[in-house]
Amino acid sequence: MVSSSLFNPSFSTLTPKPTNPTTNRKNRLAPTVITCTSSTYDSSSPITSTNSHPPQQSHNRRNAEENIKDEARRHRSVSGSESRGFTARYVPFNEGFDSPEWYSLDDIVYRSRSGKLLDVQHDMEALSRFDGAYWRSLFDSRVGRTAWPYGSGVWSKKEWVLPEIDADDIVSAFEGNSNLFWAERFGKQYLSMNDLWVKHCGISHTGSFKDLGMTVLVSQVNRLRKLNRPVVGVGCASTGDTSAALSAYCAAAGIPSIVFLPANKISTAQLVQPIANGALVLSIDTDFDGCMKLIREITSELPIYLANSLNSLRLEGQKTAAIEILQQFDWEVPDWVIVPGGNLGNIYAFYKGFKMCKDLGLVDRIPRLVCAQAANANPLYRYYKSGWKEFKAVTAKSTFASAIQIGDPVSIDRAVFALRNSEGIVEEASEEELMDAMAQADSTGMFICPHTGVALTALIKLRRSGVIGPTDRTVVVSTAHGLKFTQSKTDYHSGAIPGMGRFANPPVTVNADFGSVMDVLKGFLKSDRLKSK
Ligand SMILES: Cc1ncc(COP(=O)(O)O)c(C=O)c1O
Ligand SMILES: N[C@@H](CCOP(=O)(O)O)C(=O)O
Repeated sequence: MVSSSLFNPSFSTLTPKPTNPTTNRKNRLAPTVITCTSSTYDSSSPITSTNSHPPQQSHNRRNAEENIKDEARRHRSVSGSESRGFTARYVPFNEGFDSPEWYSLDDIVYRSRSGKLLDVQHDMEALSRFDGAYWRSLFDSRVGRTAWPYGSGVWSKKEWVLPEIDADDIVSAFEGNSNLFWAERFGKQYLSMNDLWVKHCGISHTGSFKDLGMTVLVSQVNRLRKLNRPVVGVGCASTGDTSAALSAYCAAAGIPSIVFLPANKISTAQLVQPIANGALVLSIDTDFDGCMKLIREITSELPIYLANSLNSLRLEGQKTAAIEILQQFDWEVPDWVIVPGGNLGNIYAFYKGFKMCKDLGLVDRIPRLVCAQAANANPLYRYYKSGWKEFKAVTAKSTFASAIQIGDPVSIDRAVFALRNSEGIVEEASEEELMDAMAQADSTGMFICPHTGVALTALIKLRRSGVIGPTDRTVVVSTAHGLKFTQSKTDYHSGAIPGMGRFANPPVTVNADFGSVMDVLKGFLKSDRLKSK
């Protein structure tokens, strides 16, 4: 007989609800000592006991036939329902959980009655029955495990994401838990910074942060289909990453996917991802904004579920990257977080994750946010520069940061809200600046995408102007894997891009004989490249 205590929280030491969470590295308080003893429990039981158990292994399969989903189901049958009063619903953007207009997450709805964006709002009263220390401990206890579904960085925060979904319906590749990389050399050499970090959201299942949102959206679709809701497939417009994530998660769940791609505007690596995953791929002779308009029209006519971030479900998954950053800093709050922006869902998702942690007492402040855009696709930057007076969509021009070549972002209102409430800043990067920043970062051991080059350019500018200080703890969000963008990197280093290549490192072609190789190496040994930096 399995004891239900294994799957419910128990604490070896209990401290009162903390008034000052440990959030400021420069003025750190003594940590609250609360030790969780199980990694797999749900959050259903209040903190009531001080009895202590030895740490439990998450895996205790009953027999060889039992898989991790079976095991999790067995645990749930002992510990009871997972949601225990936690609930979430759609409300019009910028309205609270108690808004008179609201929709169940099982409804198929993307806009409010008046055409506004929607937002997923959680019952914060129910969540705040548990204090910040409880949530920190719960989330920490799930990291690095493989218990279904908590092995995922997204689902390890299930109560804050989709509290009511049955774990059996979840479609997950154990996404999230991405590396927070200390950019020691880049920070020191180029910026005189000692506390610069890169959150590698692109080192993930399909190579971008979109996995974080897509696991949530496709899981909910899986549930809707089981509830016999009219969803024959899932569709998106994409600049290459949303389509990759959508097609992979749908393929894993056996759900048809349809992707609208702007013809000749995404990298080969991104194009081949949905093809390989069996999506219906439409290559359309327009730009991303044209594809977005079409998919919105199509999804209002056909029983195809919309997977772009206009659908606020996506942002529930993406917000967990913010929670993860705090967790990786042992719940200390960084000073700055810099995010490249295109359709502008992600900057709001980061704000939402940080804000929830503050509102539920896990930390006592939120970082300042910076949104970075390519100058060739900069409607948010222009809006910001106008003092938020006038928003005008633009026709986005071609940019090496092709995944953010977006002129009419659907989440413009969400982005403005996030920036205004976080003392935020918007910066832009020219094509040369973003490619140089990418090359500089790569030369210090990273292999980033051009969009991360945009974010690094913003950092370089804010550092030069003194807005960001040398000891400010700063996180740059890297949004996609550099391997998706080898063509632009190759072109940069081989000098194929006119007027560019300050940091190019072209390969040396050399004859296959000892003398020729020696000549090259002697030149290299005398060169400046060997001077230590
Ligand atoms: C690699 C990459 N970086 C950044 C972004 C911008 O994210 P958002 O559209 O949420 O602003 C996108 C997609 O738009 C992307 O694919
Ligand atoms: N960069 C995105 C553009 C669409 O963004 P979404 O978050 O609204 O899906 C992509 O990769 O397609």
